[in-house]
Amino acid sequence: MLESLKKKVYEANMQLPKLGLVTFTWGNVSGIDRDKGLFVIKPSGVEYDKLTPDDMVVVNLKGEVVEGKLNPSSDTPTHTVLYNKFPNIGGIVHTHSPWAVSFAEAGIDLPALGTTHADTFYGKVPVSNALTEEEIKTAYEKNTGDVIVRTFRERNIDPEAVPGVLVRQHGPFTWGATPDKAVYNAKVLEVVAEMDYHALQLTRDNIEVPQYLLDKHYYRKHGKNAYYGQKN
Ligand SMILES: O=C(CO)[C@@H](O)[C@H](O)COP(=O)(O)O
Repeated sequence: MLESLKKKVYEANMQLPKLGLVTFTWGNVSGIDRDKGLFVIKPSGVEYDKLTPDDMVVVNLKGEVVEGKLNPSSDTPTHTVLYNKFPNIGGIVHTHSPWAVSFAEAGIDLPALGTTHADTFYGKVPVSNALTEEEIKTAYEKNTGDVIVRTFRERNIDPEAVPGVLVRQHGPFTWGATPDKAVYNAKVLEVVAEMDYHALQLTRDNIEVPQYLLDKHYYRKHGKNAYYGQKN
């Protein structure tokens, strides 16, 4: 089932090592068929160079495996929450890309310091709220999804304008209209995180956030990639 989506999700997963976004088996990509209410995700712990489209696992919106000979990614509960709570997204990426993880571990939001950032993320990319010890012990991956959604709701951030988050002490999740868009946003996030690190170091953190980048007119003209509603 969903052979075409499995191929798309497989190809999106294979972009992660090509773009330098993952080490070993870290990270995963999923994509959803909204009409069927099913999504396809990378199997857990499989090396990218051994992955095939047939290895992809089909999961329903309750997070239950519908088809697949392998176990779904350990992050499947997080993907499940995001597909349920962010109704327009078509693809999700999780990586441990080092520059984005550095900001997640430092607990520092990624500020919009330049157009490279603002053309994809309309405003800062937030670090999520911290999971409580209980949330970590009981259902880490599902609670990660709930904490991401709660962070966006409490900070009044539109996930269509900021298609990504830095999960505190963990790493980035990005999303988009399609798995490919989610991968694009993951790569931009990593590139911008490296740029921001150097800009903040060069200015010893005394850097001005250009207000025009937070202007909706700029975003509407330039932020074409961020708005994941464009399915193509
Ligand atoms: O963050 C983690 C583990 O800490 C996971 O995201 C791994 O990076 C990938 O796990 P699988 O998708 O292979 O289960």
